[in-house]
Amino acid sequence: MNVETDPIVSNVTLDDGVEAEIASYLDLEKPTSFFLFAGAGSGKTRSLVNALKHIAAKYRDTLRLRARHVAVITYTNAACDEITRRLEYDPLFVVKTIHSFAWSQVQGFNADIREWLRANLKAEIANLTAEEAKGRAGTKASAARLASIESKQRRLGRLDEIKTFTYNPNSDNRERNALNHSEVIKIFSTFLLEKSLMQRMFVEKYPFLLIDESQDTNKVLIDALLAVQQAHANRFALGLIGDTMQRIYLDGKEHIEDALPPGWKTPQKALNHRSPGRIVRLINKIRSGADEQIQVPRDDASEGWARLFLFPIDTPDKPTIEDRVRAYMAELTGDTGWSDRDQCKILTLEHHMAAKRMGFEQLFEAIAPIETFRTAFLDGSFAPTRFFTHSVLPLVTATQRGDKFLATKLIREASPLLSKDILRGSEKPLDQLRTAQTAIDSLMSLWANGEPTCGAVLANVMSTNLFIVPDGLKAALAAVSAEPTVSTDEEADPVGENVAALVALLDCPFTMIAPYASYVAHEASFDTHQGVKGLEFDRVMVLMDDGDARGFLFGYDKLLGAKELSASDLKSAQEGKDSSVDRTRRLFYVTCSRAKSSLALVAYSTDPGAIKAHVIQSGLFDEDEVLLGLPT
Ligand SMILES: Nc1ncnc2c1ncn2[C@@H]1O[C@H](COP(=O)(O)OP(=O)(O)OP(=O)(O)O)[C@@H](O)[C@H]1O
Repeated sequence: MNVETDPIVSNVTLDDGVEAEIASYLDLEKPTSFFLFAGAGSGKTRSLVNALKHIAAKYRDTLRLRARHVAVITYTNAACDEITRRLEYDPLFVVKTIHSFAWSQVQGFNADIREWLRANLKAEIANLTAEEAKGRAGTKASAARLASIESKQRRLGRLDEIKTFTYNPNSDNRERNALNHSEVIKIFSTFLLEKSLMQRMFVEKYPFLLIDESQDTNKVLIDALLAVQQAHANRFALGLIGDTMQRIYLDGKEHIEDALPPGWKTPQKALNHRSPGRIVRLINKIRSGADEQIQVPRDDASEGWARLFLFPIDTPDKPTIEDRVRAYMAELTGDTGWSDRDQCKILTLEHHMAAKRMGFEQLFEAIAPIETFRTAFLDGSFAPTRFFTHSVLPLVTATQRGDKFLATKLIREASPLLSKDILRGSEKPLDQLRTAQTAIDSLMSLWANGEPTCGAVLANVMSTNLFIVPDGLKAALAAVSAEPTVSTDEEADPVGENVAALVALLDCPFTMIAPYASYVAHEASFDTHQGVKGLEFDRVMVLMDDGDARGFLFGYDKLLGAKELSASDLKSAQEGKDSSVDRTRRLFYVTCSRAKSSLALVAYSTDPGAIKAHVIQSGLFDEDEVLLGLPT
């Protein structure tokens, strides 16, 4: 075979030119910022690694001479490890998650951090005080506000005692001098924008910054980085890698592609290396509702399978139906892997369904509707629920199992009753241990009369000081504990939605904490789009159940055509805002595009017939790919 003269017989090298294009932007003399537009399975990680290898090959010595580095921000620790490994642990690259990168840049600026916190706390207290002046004294809302003001004032009062601020991206940051996760991002973004010296030092240290999964990177930070890039366009290049169709977190920047400053390049990749032909056509069609990006499958890809199974919403025993769907898929595809649940990836489009099936629906309904809580609640980092999942639950479980050793270890690590300062200052450390044991006994006594509520657990822990309680929970408990006042006052000054949500959380039985904890730790038998970001699986089954979803956030029935769009959906569309249909489309795209060989979609709907007609008419599926029920 003559490589030079033979005609190209395959498309598998279609996107190879993109890597050279990106390499040309990564020029120290004339850096060019870019946003790599590329859909699912297009090999964005490979492009990222190749871009970095190019920089190392061309500029290693030049960069090293001036102690400069190349920064890479990834979404998860796992992605960080993977990229670092592929770069063979090259010290030229600083590969970090967003929080740890932000912290690495501001750590040590203690005086500046203190002033930022002081201003921030003062502003928050001023807001709460103004609200209090407008509200009614003695109400639950007032009790919650006063508790928040008190916590903030206490923190403000102690600021000057703190010499060194700390932060750990992977833990709860319970110490007094610790910053929380969102503070770290805000501080870094503010410093970048407002401190010109920091900006100059930053671009000097990192002439190139590449961000993976940029569609989900915190928008405050992206905006700050775009401003830095504009101010130093001839010395600094920002490379954003991502897929706008895979934006699943609400704090990511919407329409990032429209916000790119002048001079940016937008290289594109068209080949899908992951999925078979049928699935690439399906995800193209799903995507066509949002943008014009079209992918092509590799020439050597197989055709694969995609099937949609539709059942009535009130179908009894859904898990058995889903087992039968897998059996059907095994027969259809000849792939026995479908017969084994563990060899299939079962995804849900929305969390509500998982919450219902796993038994923490009430907890989900309390917190998830609140937009500012949702992301953290669903990834397990929300401080009020983390208090229950990471402080209380492990201790209760260990004690109930009779594992005294573990219980003591947990308390030593996390309880303020046994903090180093307390033990050092105590003349009789044994007394402290006794106090801690009494606090544990008091907590466990709550189970004597059946399962306690989260509120009862919280009140007990507050009274013994067994664990540090997050401020939000203190405010909620203050609201719950406030003596009832005149109802007209309560009506005139109701608690805000955040406090109301936390009050609803306190009403939940504590039994809901364990299944919720295992769900957010991805230990449950089903996973969601968030857990499978960036991953791929041979067989994917996607479960959709609007009856379980209650529709406050998702509406695949609308996406698939069983329901009309609501007035607010139409209004959002007109205003170019994200609607529930847009969100659902993206989740649908992320989940379907994980499949490497075959895909089974299972939907429970109030109107399976309408969905069937719609998906065929819209070209998502062919008639023989949609099954109303299972053949007997
Ligand atoms: N040039 C290539 N040749 C062959 N296989 C490739 C190539 N690029 C990527 N792949 C393979 O295609 C699959 C998808 O790649 P990767 O996960 O990097 O895509 P991605 O763009 O990050 O996808 P997503 O956004 O869906 O997570 C992987 O199995 C990867 O090994």
